[in-house]
Amino acid sequence: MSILKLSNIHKSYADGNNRLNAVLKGLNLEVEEGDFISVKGPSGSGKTTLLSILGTLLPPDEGQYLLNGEDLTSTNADLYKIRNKLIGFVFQDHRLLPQYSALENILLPVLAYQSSVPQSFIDYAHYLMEMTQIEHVANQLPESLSGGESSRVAVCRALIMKPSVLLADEPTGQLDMENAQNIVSLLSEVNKVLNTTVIMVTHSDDMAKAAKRIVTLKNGILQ
Ligand SMILES: Nc1ncnc2c1ncn2[C@@H]1O[C@H](COP(=O)(O)OP(=O)(O)OP(=O)(O)O)[C@@H](O)[C@H]1O
Repeated sequence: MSILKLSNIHKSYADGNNRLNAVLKGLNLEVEEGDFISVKGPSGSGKTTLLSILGTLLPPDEGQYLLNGEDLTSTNADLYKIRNKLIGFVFQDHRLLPQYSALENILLPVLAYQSSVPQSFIDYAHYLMEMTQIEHVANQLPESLSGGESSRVAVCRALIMKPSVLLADEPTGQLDMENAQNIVSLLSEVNKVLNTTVIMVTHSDDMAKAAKRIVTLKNGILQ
């Protein structure tokens, strides 16, 4: 079953002289539930733009985006709610909040809707920390975590709401080879064990190979 479908997506940005620079030019993408896709492409080809549209952080100028059968390009879509419930994000720079422990960072998305965290989410956070082997740093602040541990906290935080789709923008970009491979293996495991659909942008051919399918963004479309 297809979990998301982009049809004829166009996106342009205005440059400094108010001329439009077309980045996505009629892009199509259909992703099956439980798939793991790597998106490659030259620098500036629009990979982050594509991920931002998939994450509903950026509206396309033209085209249709269906997620779980819902048309997110319709004006009625409640994008904030959809983003929080259906989409998990992992960024290259982790974006952990420095004043909160690893466990509290993981639980932050839960607090978008309620003032306290139900026990079921705390239990699930511990399950995710065990799965990602960071249980021992649960009460530590981000400043005391290694790069690999911070990445794993970021993956747990992206998974806490049990999203249908996990979007990862260069998740291994700041890591050494060994930690980078660990994170990609972890994304594979998440994909297999939790059946979360994963879409990962990467520059690395080695990392891209972990995915079930590799697509390349070039000249504004996927090839
Ligand atoms: N907010 C913006 N305003 C104007 N131009 C932008 C904006 N965001 C991106 N661009 C331009 O759009 C093009 C695509 O950018 P994008 O970041 O999506 O590419 P990318 O493939 O992710 O690049 P990289 O691999 O270098 O991170 C680039 O030419 C970039 O300069």
